Amino acid sequence: MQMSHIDDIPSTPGKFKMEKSPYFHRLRWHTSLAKLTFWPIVFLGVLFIVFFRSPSSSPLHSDPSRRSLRTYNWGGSAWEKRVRSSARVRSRNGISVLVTGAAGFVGTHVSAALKRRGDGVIGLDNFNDYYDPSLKRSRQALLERTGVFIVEGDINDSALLRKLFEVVPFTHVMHLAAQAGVRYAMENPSSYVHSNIAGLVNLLEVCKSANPQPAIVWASSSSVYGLNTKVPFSEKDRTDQPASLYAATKKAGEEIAHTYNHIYGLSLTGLRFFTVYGPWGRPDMAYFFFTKDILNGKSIPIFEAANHGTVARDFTYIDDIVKGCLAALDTAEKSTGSGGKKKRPAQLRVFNLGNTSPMPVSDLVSILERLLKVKANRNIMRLPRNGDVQFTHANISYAQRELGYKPTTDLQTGLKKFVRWYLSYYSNGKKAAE
Ligand SMILES: O=C(O)[C@H]1O[C@H](OP(=O)(O)OP(=O)(O)OC[C@H]2O[C@@H](n3ccc(=O)[nH]c3=O)[C@H](O)[C@@H]2O)[C@H](O)[C@@H](O)[C@@H]1O
Repeated sequence: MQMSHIDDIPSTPGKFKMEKSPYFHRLRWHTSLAKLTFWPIVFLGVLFIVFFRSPSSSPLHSDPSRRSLRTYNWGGSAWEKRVRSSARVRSRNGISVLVTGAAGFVGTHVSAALKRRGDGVIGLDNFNDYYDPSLKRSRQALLERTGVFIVEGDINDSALLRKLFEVVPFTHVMHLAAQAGVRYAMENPSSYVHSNIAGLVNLLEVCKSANPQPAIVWASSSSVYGLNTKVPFSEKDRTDQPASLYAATKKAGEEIAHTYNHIYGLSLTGLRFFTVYGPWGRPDMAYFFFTKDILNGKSIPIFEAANHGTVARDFTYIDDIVKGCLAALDTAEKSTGSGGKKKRPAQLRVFNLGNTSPMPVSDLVSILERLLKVKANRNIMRLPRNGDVQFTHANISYAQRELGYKPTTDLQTGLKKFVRWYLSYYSNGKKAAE
């Protein structure tokens, strides 16, 4: 079989075999080398222009493991002015908070709530395309109207983080930037390591060296309970059997938090969110794409466990989660280190933020059918082995005691608000749910 010239290139120089006289061979090698190097150089040039000159159009977006290659514009006096103004505390006893993942679902709601009560807020977000970035841009526009500036950048960028702490001595960090989604972890495992592990460590490194050190509240996940069968899930239960890489990275985050608390005196509070839903939500989540697919007459896959076992979630409404986040910030004690050294023990907490009322996924679909006035085309299928667990159920007594956390929104009420938002957001003519 004739081989193309590309196939002739030795994989390693040591494997290059001489067939004719050395002179003839060298000549051929030189001409083909010239040919072979020309196109790669052109290609690299084009790559450089596309990726580094116009990051917003970069196809690298679709490969989240390489998101760190994106460049973001930050810095300069106008930028610093915007950062300072957004971070200005406007109420007595207010706090100044760096919210990572501010263009995300929970991040947007928390940022808006903090700003409303007079706290200083700076958002940080890399606007990646894990899901429709235009939704993130709409959330950004919403926050801009309330006076919150979102800095575009990645939590893996230490220079940017250090700069932010140089401009604003943040009292608190609300760390919500993450690679979310349970099932996507099988498709793109490295994006979870990049954001949930490397990004977290990078952020904690900068926080531990900041002066003063901020108190940090961050998003863990109900998924850390994994294969735990003891219900309701209590913070004391075992969390060493994650069912997905996503859960494993969140669990790793909890252990990393322990280390930074132990060595550097960082005050750290992890919040285990239970399937948060509501207006401005995430399109990759079931309640969101079920709504879209029901409206489009598409069939929706509803998972069930073995022997027609019910799959259920402790769906928690966004406003309840926001209250829990703010209470966690308000009760966070100061970090105790300085100059990168711990002075005395610091606070380390983990709370469940759930609804304590698990609902079968099929009931969620029935509520959506009623609200949308459209019958769903149900495709009942066996829970795939891709990271999902059969049920979640939060014991929230610890959060109740320490944070005064008390969820008040049932699934019916919360979904009604979501559907109202969904219909108005996507019926504005220009947008279509992707
Ligand atoms: O609680 C959490 O910590 C997690 O909650 C959600 O994860 P999940 O509960 O899997 O949320 P969905 O993807 O919206 O799934 C909700 C339910 O619908 C079911 N489902 C999902 C997709 C589908 O096609 N069909 C289906 O029946 C799932 O099995 C699950 O029981 C979030 O996506 C995670 O980022 C978050 O960390």
